[in-house]
Amino acid sequence: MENSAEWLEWDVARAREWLVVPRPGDDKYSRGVLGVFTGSHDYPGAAVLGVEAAMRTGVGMVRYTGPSSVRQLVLARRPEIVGVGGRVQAWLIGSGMTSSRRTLILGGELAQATAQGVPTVLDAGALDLVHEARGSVVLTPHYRELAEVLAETDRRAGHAAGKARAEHGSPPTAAEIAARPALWAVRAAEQLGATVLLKGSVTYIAGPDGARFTVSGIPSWLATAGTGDVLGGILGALLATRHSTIAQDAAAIAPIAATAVLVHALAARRASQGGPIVALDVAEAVPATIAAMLAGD
Ligand SMILES: NC(=O)C1=CN([C@@H]2O[C@H](COP(=O)(O)OP(=O)(O)OC[C@H]3O[C@@H](n4cnc5c(N)ncnc54)[C@H](OP(=O)(O)O)[C@@H]3O)[C@@H](O)[C@H]2O)[C@@H](O)CC1
Ligand SMILES: Nc1ncnc2c1ncn2[C@@H]1O[C@H](COP(=O)(O)OP(=O)(O)O)[C@@H](O)[C@H]1O
Repeated sequence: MENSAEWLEWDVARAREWLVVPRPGDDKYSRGVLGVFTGSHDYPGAAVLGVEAAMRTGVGMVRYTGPSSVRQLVLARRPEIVGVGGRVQAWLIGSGMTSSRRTLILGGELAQATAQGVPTVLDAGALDLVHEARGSVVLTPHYRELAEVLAETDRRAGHAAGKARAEHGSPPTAAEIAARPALWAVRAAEQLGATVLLKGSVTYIAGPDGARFTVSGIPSWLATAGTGDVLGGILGALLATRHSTIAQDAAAIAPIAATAVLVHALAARRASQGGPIVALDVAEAVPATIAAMLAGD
């Protein structure tokens, strides 16, 4: 690992401080509402998985405002969701979307969501919206996706007088990111001014403010379709429940992101018990995982 002294391995004791337990005075709004804009005609399942995971993480409400055909599937699995827009405390955007088709279908509505200034998770087909988003952003790329984001960033900035090229060199390939994930997570966070959660068997969380966290020991059974969509839901829910902390100090974003990765990894371990899992198993294991974390197990 690059500069391993700078990286703090996240653990249950630290994560527990970022989990919010509802109090007697709470209601669904005070607990936090997550807006979710995910899924597409081609990838509706990603929306179902992310919403399931968010609700299992313990958020006050999920407002799902993605494509209406996808909304029917999400509702069939989770009738608790609210399918109309309204105030939210955090956004999860982009899982199950592709940037090329996204603009045709959803451009205006997405722009509105990213402009609201609440903490926002940008995943998969919305990663490039980091250039337009207001407020605190967490990007959740895998290696290929980070290579694409950095290439797009380079195109934009490089055309503005070659400044980014001079400062950062040519954008990396996915193979180069895989070879040095710690380095590229940090560079991306600095270059994009966002928290970068770079997924992999070791997941790196780098904040633009210098935060550096790792989560290791993630079960490799997680290398199966849709588990990244589940992670997005967990993260979105934790951001919504911690919205007032983030409003006071945006540095809270990185530890919350690390907590989401740890919850995801521990839920995978609980669901797996050493055997294969599917993404929905991970989402379903989240409540017992959080209970065990709160109990100090
Ligand atoms: N249930 C759902 O709704 C799910 C929805 N999902 C959603 O899907 C969207 C796309 O996300 P992603 O990460 O899968 O795609 P992406 O980064 O474009 O990588 C494509 C690369 O993979 C490669 N490749 C393809 N097949 C290969 C093979 N057999 N063996 C080897 N390589 C293979 C391919 O290479 P090529 O075939 O071009 O050589 C290309 O390089 C995203 O929105 C996500 O949220 C997922 O979460 C899954 C569950
Ligand atoms: N070999 C592995 N070992 C442990 N965890 C992995 C491994 N490969 C992938 N993961 C984890 O699985 C998830 C996959 O996410 P992602 O690549 O976005 O897939 P998808 O788009 O299918 O949801 C991430 O949380 C990643 O950290």
